[in-house]
Order: sequence, then C-alpha cells, then structure tokens
Amino acid sequence: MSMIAAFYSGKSILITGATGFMGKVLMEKLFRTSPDLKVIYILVRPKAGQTTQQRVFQILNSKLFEKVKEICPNVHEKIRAIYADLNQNDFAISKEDMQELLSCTNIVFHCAATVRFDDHLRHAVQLNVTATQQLLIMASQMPKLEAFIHISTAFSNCNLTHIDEVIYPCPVEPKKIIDSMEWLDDAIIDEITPKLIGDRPNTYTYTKALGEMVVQQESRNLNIAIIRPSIVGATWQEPFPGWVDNLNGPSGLIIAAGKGFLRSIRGAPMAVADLIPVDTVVNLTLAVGWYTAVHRPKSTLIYHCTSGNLNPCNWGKMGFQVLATFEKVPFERAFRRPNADFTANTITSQYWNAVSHRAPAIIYDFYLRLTGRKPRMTKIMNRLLKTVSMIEYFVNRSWEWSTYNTEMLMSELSPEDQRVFNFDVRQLNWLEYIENYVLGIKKYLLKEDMAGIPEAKQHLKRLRNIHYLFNTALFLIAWRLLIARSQMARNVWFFIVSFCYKFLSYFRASSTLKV
Ligand SMILES: CCCCCCCCCCCCCCCCCCCCCCCCCCCCCC(=O)SCCNC(=O)CCNC(=O)[C@H](O)C(C)(C)COP(=O)(O)OP(=O)(O)OC[C@H]1O[C@@H](n2cnc3c(N)ncnc32)[C@H](O)[C@@H]1OP(=O)(O)O
Ligand SMILES: NC(=O)C1=CN([C@@H]2O[C@H](COP(=O)(O)OP(=O)(O)OC[C@H]3O[C@@H](n4cnc5c(N)ncnc54)[C@H](OP(=O)(O)O)[C@@H]3O)[C@@H](O)[C@H]2O)C=CC1
Repeated sequence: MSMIAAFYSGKSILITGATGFMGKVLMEKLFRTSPDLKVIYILVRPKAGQTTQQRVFQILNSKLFEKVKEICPNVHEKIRAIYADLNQNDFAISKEDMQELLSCTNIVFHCAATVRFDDHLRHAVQLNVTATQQLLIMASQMPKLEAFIHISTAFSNCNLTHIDEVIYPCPVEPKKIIDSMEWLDDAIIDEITPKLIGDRPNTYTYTKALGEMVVQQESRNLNIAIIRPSIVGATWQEPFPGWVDNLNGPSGLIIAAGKGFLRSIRGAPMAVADLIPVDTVVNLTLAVGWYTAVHRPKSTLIYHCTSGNLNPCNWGKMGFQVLATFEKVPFERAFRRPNADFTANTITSQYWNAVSHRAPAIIYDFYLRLTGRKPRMTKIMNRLLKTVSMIEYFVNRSWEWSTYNTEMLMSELSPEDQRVFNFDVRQLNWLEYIENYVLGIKKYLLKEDMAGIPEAKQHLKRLRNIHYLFNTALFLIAWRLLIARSQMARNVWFFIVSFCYKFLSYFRASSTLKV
C-alpha cells in the first residue's frame, strides 16, 4: 500500500494553476492514485470565452483524464472550481468560497504563475510575487492546513552556475518591489527593469526568485516546501508517454524544427539540456506534500527537480534524436525539410538567420503575393526568431543543481512509494523519451493522424526535389552572371572544362589500350 496515496485520501486540496500544463498532470495523478480524496479546490478564471465550468469540463474530457474517469467515475463531483483571478485583490473570490477554502483546506499546491519570459515587470510581480504573498496570508488563516507547496523554477537563480537547495536573496526586498509597482508608471518600470533583473535574462526568472523570498519571509509557522523544476517536458510514463499540451520550453521549438521553419539556433551542443518530464515533477511534488505534512521539517526545504547531475544529456544528443524521430514520424505540411543545427557564435547565427530563416520567408511571401494570397511567412519567422532569441540564453550554458534534499526524500520512501511516485531520473532513457516526446507533440499538440505519415513523407520528398532544383538554378544563374562579367571567371571556367575534357580523353584512351 502506498503511504503517499493513503495520505491524500480524505483530504481537501487547493491547487492554483490547475488549468496549466503542470496543474493538470498534478490533478490527474492525485485522482488516479487517491480516488478517495475529499475534494480538489481549483482557482480558475474564465478564459477565451469559456466559463470556469466549461474549462473544467474540457479538462475532464481530455485524453489525459481517460484513465481517471475509469478509476474515479465521480471525479467531476470531487473538483470544486472556484472563480478566482490572481491579479485581483483577494483573488476576487466570493466571501462564501473564501470561507469554505479557509476552513477546509488541508494541503495547498501553488502552481499558478506567468511563465512568459518577456512579461511586463508589473504583471510578473503581480502574479509571481504579490499573488504568492496573498496566498500565504490566506494559508496562515487555514486551521486545518498541513502543508503548503510552492512551485518555483530551477532557473530562479540562473545568474549562478552552482545552485544549492537554499534561497538566495535578491538585492531589493520583494516588499519594496511590490510597493513600488503600485505607484510607478509603466515608463519608469520599463526603465528600471534591466537594473532590477541585473544578470538574470528576463522578468520571469527574477520574479520567481522574488517569489521564493516572499515564501521565506511569510512562512510564519506554516509547513512549507519549495520545488524547483528545470525545463519541464512531456510526460515520461504517466498516464501515458509523450503527453504535452502547450508550446512552452522545447515543445514550440520542436514544432518549428519539424515543420522546417527553424533551421539553426545559437547553442552549445555540449551544454547540459536539463529537461525534466512533467510526471516526474508531479511525483516529487506529491511526495514532498506528504513528507512536509507528516515529518514537519524544522525549516523550509527546497527540492531541485532536475536531471543534469543524475542523468545528464546534452543539447547535441537531444537535437540529434529529435531530428532522427522526424525521419520516422514527420510532421504534416512542412514548410521545408527538417534540418536544424546548432551554431557556435553570433556572427554565424546572424548569417544563418538571414540565409535560412529570413530569405526563404521573403521568397515564400513573394510567391504568395504572386498567387494572389496574403503574405504571412515573414511574420511567422519574426515571431520564431523572437522566441529563439529568448531561449538562447538557456541553450548556451550549463548549470549544476545540488539534489541532496531530493535524494534524501527518495531514500525516505517505501519501495511501493518509490514505484508509484517515481521521481528517480536515473531510470530515464533519453532517446526513448525524446522519441515519445516528438510523437506526443504530433498527436496531442498538432493533433495529426498517424495515418498521414506516408503522405507527410511524400511531401518531404517533394520538398527535397524543390530544394535541389532551386539550388541548381541558383548556381547556374550566379555562374552565368559571373562569367558574363569577369574575365577571371571565364578563364577558370575554360580551365575546368578543358581539364575535364583531357581527363575524359585520357580515361577513354587508357581503357581502349587495356582491351
Ligand atoms: C554534438 C553533436 C551536435 C549535433 C547537432 C545535431 C542536430 C541539432 C538539431 C537542432 C535542434 C532540433 C530541434 C530543437 C530541439 C530543441 C531546441 C532547444 C530548445 C530549448 C528550449 C529551452 C527552454 C528553456 C527555458 C528554460 C526556462 C525555465 C523554465 C521555466 O521555468 S518556465 C517555462 C518556460 N516558459 C516558456 O517557455 C514561455 C516562453 N514563451 C514566451 O515567453 C512568449 O510566449 C514568447 C515566446 C516571448 C512569445 O510572445 P509573443 O507575445 O510574441 O506571443 P504570444 O505568447 O502571444 O504567442 C503568439 C503565438 O506564438 C505561439 N507561441 C507561444 N509560445 C511559443 C513558443 N515557445 N514557441 C513557438 N510558438 C509559440 C502562441 O501559441 C501564439 O500562436 P497563435 O495563437 O497561433 O497566434
Ligand atoms: N513549464 C516549465 O517548463 C516550468 C514551469 N515551472 C513552474 O511550474 C508552475 C506551473 O507552470 P506551467 O504549468 O508550465 O505553466 P502554465 O502557463 O501552463 O500554467 C500557468 C497556470 O497559472 C494560471 N494563472 C495565470 N495567471 C492567472 C491568474 N491571473 N489567475 C488565475 N490563474 C492564473 C493559469 O491559468 P489560465 O489557464 O487561466 O491562464 C495556468 O493554470 C509555474 O509556477 C512555473 O513557474 C518551473 C519550471 C519549468
């Protein structure tokens, strides 16, 4: 019997960010392993024309929840969607809902955040810092609360190369930042943002670091733990391999490479690609929830959920496997044949951006215009290059995260819990994982049918022929122009032609002699 699963039975659990990538997998696992849990409260806002109820309905009817519905048929009765907007005061939660949350909640998992790298500092602070502070204040009024688990990121201290499981303070106190956001206007915030984030690459990592400081400062006598996952990828094993539903992290770039838009990225192939499957993060999160509530560590423990020091894989190997999988299962209607590579420096990167990204987009848009259609490729390419420029920071460096707490926790689990809540990344086979990841992107994100693979392969063959034809035509035109304009080129051309002629004559003569 799993002690962790038994622990969550009968519990009332509050999850923020339950509609997000990690939140959904967390809910799924909780229902699947502890179908007797009392209730999961989720804080949801209406979005994209959908009410909170419609959003929950959509999640429960997705492929991800198929197994859950078999094990826990009344799952919809156990989810209590509470209307909330974390950008608002008191999260805009009604008095009755707030009362219920405060009096019933046993465990809090705080997953909500803005993960956009380029978010305006005001918004990133509001969600990643102020909302965390408010949630902690709420938590301090929950008499039945046993544990509060905060999800941060392993990159909150990406300005360091070796990162321990401790909280590193930022120079300006989070409270001062929160206060200043209330009276500074956007223009001034824009001006001071680079100074505040310092040697971090974006507002995301900076505000997640501030969020951790807030957790430390507002912890009072709560049982708190912080989890720092690295780059969260598709599921490894559970509920099935390869599940993913958003473009964050590598997923968007894998699509861009598979569709032939992304041809090069400035990156270090030997740098460690610290990817971690989302189900591994969720298993660790649930184990931490149990350990924090039952063992009540004296201080706030931080758990690194990373792969680099236990089972490292580099970007080169990962990229290679991504490309190898495209050969077997190509994406449909590719723009060009998938053929991405890493470039070493800014100059080569700019060259390839011009030649492999911008030029084909301009040519294609010209073709669209000629055929009376609306040009769109340059816009897509600009967006892709913006994304790539934000991600390059993370593919050019390696970090070392210590994992003492995570390993300690692993040793505290019973063999059954180690199996059911497996977060031991040493068992992960990267090649198999990447192949399933690419397949998962094709199935669950792009919603492409496997039956379309022969047609997709045929399309790639056509693209290869167009590529050869285009290159040959380009070469002949360039050469013709050169010959017309330069005596030197003409001399070279005659030298090559006469050399070939002589070589062929000699070859023919020697083969006649042998006969
Ligand atoms: C030794 C041998 C060597 C051999 C080498 C051989 C081969 C080499 C092969 C090369 C490579 C092959 C394949 C590639 C494989 C991997 C490549 C490397 C991947 C690296 C990924 C690293 C990521 C690291 C991140 C680490 C940070 C910490 C992790 C976290 O804690 S949080 C999670 C990370 N957060 C994010 O990822 C959010 C990123 N997104 C944003 O910040 C923004 O969305 C944005 C990208 C800035 C775009 O903002 P915009 O305002 O312009 O757009 P908007 O968001 O409104 O979206 C507009 C449309 O764009 C779509 N979209 C959104 N995000 C992405 C995305 N990431 N990629 C693509 N498209 C995206 C969105 O859906 C909208 O579409 P629409 O609705 O149709 O308009
Ligand atoms: N994905 C990754 O690679 C990594 C993620 N993390 C951390 O993991 C956590 C979860 O990330 P992930 O699931 O990937 O992120 P997602 O972007 O998929 O999910 C974010 C969640 O936060 C919710 N949210 C955002 N703004 C509000 C708001 N104003 N009110 C209510 N809810 C809101 C979103 O709701 P809605 O659906 O309404 O937008 C969504 O449920 C975050 O804390 C992130 O920092 C850490 C490392 C890596």
